[in-house]
Parts: sequence; C-alpha cells; structure tokens
Amino acid sequence: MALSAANPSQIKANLGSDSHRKIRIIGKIRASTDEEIESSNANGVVKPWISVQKPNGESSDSVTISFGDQTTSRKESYKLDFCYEKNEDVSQIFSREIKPLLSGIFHGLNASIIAYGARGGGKTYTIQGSDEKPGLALLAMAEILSMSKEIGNLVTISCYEIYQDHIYDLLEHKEQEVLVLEDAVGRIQLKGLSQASSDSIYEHFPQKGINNVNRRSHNGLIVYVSCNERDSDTHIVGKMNFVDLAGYEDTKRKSNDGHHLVEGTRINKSIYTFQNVVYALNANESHVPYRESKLTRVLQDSLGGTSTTLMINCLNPSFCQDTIYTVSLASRSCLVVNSVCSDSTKKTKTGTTSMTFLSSPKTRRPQTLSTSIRKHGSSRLHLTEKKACGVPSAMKERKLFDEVNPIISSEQENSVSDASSAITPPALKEEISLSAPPKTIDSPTQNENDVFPPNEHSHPDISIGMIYGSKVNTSLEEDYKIDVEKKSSLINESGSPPLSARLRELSNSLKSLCYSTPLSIKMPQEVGNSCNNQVCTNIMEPKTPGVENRLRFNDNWEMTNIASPLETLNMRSSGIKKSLVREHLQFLNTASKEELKGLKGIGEKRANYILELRERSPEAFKDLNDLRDIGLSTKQINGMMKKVAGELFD
Ligand SMILES: Nc1ncnc2c1ncn2[C@@H]1O[C@H](COP(=O)(O)OP(=O)(O)OP(=O)(O)O)[C@@H](O)[C@H]1O
Repeated sequence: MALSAANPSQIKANLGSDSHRKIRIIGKIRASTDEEIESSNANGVVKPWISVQKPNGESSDSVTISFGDQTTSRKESYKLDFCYEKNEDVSQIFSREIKPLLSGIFHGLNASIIAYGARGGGKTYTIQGSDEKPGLALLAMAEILSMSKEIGNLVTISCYEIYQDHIYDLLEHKEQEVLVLEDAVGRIQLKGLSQASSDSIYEHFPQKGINNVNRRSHNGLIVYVSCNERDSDTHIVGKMNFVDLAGYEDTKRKSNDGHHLVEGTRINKSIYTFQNVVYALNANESHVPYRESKLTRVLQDSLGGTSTTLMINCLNPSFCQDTIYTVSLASRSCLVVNSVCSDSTKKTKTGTTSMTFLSSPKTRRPQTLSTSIRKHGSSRLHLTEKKACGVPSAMKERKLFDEVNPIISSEQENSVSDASSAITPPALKEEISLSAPPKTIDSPTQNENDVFPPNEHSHPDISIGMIYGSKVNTSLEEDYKIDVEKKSSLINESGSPPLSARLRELSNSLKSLCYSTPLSIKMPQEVGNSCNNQVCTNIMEPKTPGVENRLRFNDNWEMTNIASPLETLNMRSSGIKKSLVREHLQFLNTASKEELKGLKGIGEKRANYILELRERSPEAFKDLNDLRDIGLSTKQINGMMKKVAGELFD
C-alpha cells in the first residue's frame, strides 16, 4: 500500500502552541575520562573549565554556559536552551528530551536528534553509546519497539554515512552513493539506501562511528515507523533521525596533510551549512539553505516544519577552543529565537546590537558562518557572566520546544566583556586574507585589528573548502591564487572603479547594444562548436513566441533576420534586459562595499553580507534570484533593476 504523508491536522495538534519553536539546542558536558582525571590530578587543576548557570525560578530553563580561561581571568558566556552536566547520564537526556517525541513518530511526524561539537566531546557516546551504556539511539529504539508491539507497527531502519559530502549506505556496502530525491510534497527519498528490520540495529550499534572505517564522517540512523491511521486505510510513516556528526576541528590549528585538510574542511563546511539551516529555521527565514550540503538535504524533511529537532552540543570537559566555538555558534541560533519572539526593536545602546539580527525581523538575515565569525569578532558581543543562581542541577518538569529564552537585557549586552575577541584569532585573519580578494573587501577585513583582535585562541573557519565548495582539492591554494590574480586583473590599483564609472560603462555598452547591434549577429569564427549557448540566448530570446522558428543560423553562425519589426524589437529588448542583468550581477560580484552601498536597497549590513557571500563563493551571484539570499524580495530586486535601467535614460 502506498505510504502517505502524515495528517496535517494531527501534526498541528501534536505541536500545539509551540510550533514557533523549531529547534531546541542543548549542551551535554562529557564526563571526564580516567586519563583526564589523572592528568588534572597531576597538574593540580581543580577549577572546572566549564560552568553552567541555571535560571533561578524563571519559566524558561535556558542556561548560561561559561568558559573560564585558566591562564587568564577571561570568561566567556553563552546561552543555550539547557545543559546536562558531567554527572548527568544519557538516560536522563533520553527521558526528558527524546521520550516525549516518540509518540509523534507514531503519528507520522519526523524528528531529528543531532549530536555535534568539537572532536572528542562525546557525540558517539551520546548517540550510540558503548557496550555497557546504550546511547540515545538504542534507548529510543528499545522504546519504539516496545510501543510498536502494542500497536503492531512496522519498524525498519537505515544507516548511512556522509563522507566528504557523499552519502553511503552502511547496511549494505555498495560502490554507488545514495541519492537524495525530493518528491512532489517535499518528502526526502534516499535512493539506494537500504532499509532493514529493526533487529539489525543491534548489529550496527554500538560501535564507534557506525562504520568501521577509520575516517571522519557524519553517521546517521533513520528509524521508520509505519502504521495505519486510525479509522482510515491511510498508511503513515514517521521518521526519527539520529545523527552523530563528525567533530568540528579548526583545520588551521592542526597540521594536517592534504587529505585530512580536505576531509576536515568538508566536515566544517557541512557543519556551517547545518548551522545556517538551524539559524534560518529558528529565525523563520523564507529561504533555508538545505541544498548547500548533503547532510542538510538528507535531513530536510526532518528539520523545521512539523518536525521536532534536538541539537545536542557535546562539550569537552577540559579546555578546548573548538568547544567554545561550537557553543558560540549554537548560542546564536538560540538567541535568534529570542529575537523572533520578542520585541524586535531591542538594540544595545552602543548600536552594536548583541546580534545585528536582533533588529527588525524584516532586516534580519541568516548569519552564514562567516557572518557569524565576523560578528563575533566585530560586535564583540557576549553575554555577561550570569551570577550562578545556586539552583542545583535537579531537573524540573517542563515542556519541550515551548519557552523562548528571555531576551538578553540591554545591560547584559552592554557589559560585553573583552573576552569576546577570543573567537577570532590570527588563524582566521590568515584565512580571510587568503580567501578575500584583497581589493574588493573593504574596511572590515582590511583593518584587521578592528575585526580580528589579536588573540592566542585561534579558531578558523572560512576555510578554503568552504569558499570553493566542490572545488576542494589539495591544490586549493594554488587555485585560489589564480583566481585572485584573475580578479586583481579586473580591478585597478586603487580598487574597483567608482560606481559612476561602472554604471557609465554599463550604460555605454547597453546603449551600443540598443543602437548599434546589427540584426545579423555574426559570431566569431573561432568560437566554432564551442559557441557558448548562453551568449546566443543572451542576445536572442529563445522563448519569444513566434520568433524561434524564423531565425536561422548559417554556417558561419550568422543570424538571418526574417522576423517582423515588433518581434525584432522584442528580441532586442529581451537581450538588453539579459545583458543588464548580467552586468549587474557582475557588479555585485566584484564591486567594493562603498559601491554596493550606492545601489538601491543595499545598506551597510547588506553590503557586508554580500562581501561575506563573495568570500565563500567567488561568483556569489549567478542569477537575480540569488539576491534573495541577501534578504531582498522579488519586488525589491525588480526595483533595483528598474533603477539601474532607468538611469540609462537620465
Ligand atoms: N559520559 C561519558 N562517560 C564516560 N566516558 C565518556 C563519556 N562520553 C564520552 N566518553 C569517552 O570520551 C571519549 C570521546 O567520546 P566520543 O568518542 O563519544 O567523542 P566524539 O565526540 O564522538 O569524538 P569524535 O569527534 O572524534 O567523533 C571516548 O573514549 C568515550 O568513551
């Protein structure tokens, strides 16, 4: 029998009034290993590195995680929805966080439990567990199986690995990778991923990294529960995803060989994408960048929407800069939830808002990772250390996905500590200087000291792989240099030409197109077979009704006109429009910040955001629709283009 989507009214009923809360983000401090205990005893270190301040009698149970730097008096604090401490067991996380989600799976809802954090933070231990202690996946599986026995549901599982942005089946080893397909109603189908009976989970769990291969990858388990809807023949399937993400590690700080650099870079890139997706979902953004990594594609129908998602940030109990960094990222997604549900006009007195995205929801942008880093460095935002309220870690009853964290008070925001700079260190400077075309990135990166205060704690992040996506290879730096050289050749020594000059140039080229393009377009002989279709289609509009059949190319790529004057005019207008768009996109891909700000709809924030997108991708804007990524609506994009076009006739 064909499976159907879950009944929407049932889904709504399950979510109740808490549907605004998309993703819950909690921490779990790993228990210290014997070696760590031994070494801390030997070093006489008694002060814990991480402390958790829990609220005192507040309705929300959001907590503040503080990291003390034992070599300085510096302290950094971040808010998360909750945090389990060292002495709290995985079974406690299961009963409080996972168990309440299980009934939804039996009603066709999806859920995702995702462990992430720095390397060695206890992700595998939390999700998969050990021989002695089952992790969350096994605990959930046992519960699901016992529930399904009562109702008679069919329970199956799939296991996969995502390695360097390729998905592989772990139940049945195949050469071919798993393909992610999306059906008409937005459900994700994983073509080539086998499903097996629920018993096979015990063959795969627990074991480090699900797979036995010694490589760093994301590992996922999907538990499918299918059942018949009550009083109907409809079959519904709920999915529960468990993901043990590869550990985040600053690729710059580790001296990695080419292979491990690429591996680490890919991992970090997918973690950034994942964080951006979480941010976008929590901020209710209209565009969620699921497509930017296989990880987020696989989870697409189990993140946001009617699904419930729990992110568990696994924290190393001993000093680890990467841990601070992962918490800072997670905290941003928690904070944005606050901003969505609270007074959106709240700003700090200094004007450097605790997050610029605490401004109006309309102007709030998804913070890509690079934004995040930059903001971290530049806004110097940090929550002030909250006084420990003395609440023991005893857990109170609470609903999941309900309360929003209280928004950070202005006072808190203003008493930002200098410790904030800890997250943007020399390693990042290095990466930025490598990744940012020097002439096109203005003040924030040129004046490094403003943005990236010197700091001994490094954390990296815009790594080459992230910038170049699929172009990652061991000679990335060479590729980059070539690219920079190419770009530099387009830009004069004093930076890119002023906006007026560029507009003039644009205007001239368009005017010449308007007035002097001969109707018979003679393509250069040498283009031959490699004639770029784009060039041809940019000049003629292939979709213009009635024109296509009447245009002919002769052997020399000469277009012969047999169209009517009106058709000719339409063709030319369309070509001009395309040229204008192309020029405009080229402008967005290369202009300096000041030039960008000269455009309608682009202010300081958007200009910065454009520069950051360009750092990630040398050709960030390929299509006018890409402008939606910087928060412009279709109307605004059209307005921008009309202004540019209108100026040609001024
Ligand atoms: N709660 C715990 N109690 C005792 N030992 C733990 C606990 N959590 C993790 N460990 C131990 O800490 C070590 C690191 O844990 P684990 O392998 O789960 O980390 P990880 O985050 O998955 O690492 P990676 O990023 O390399 O995949 C392991 O030896 C594990 O057994």
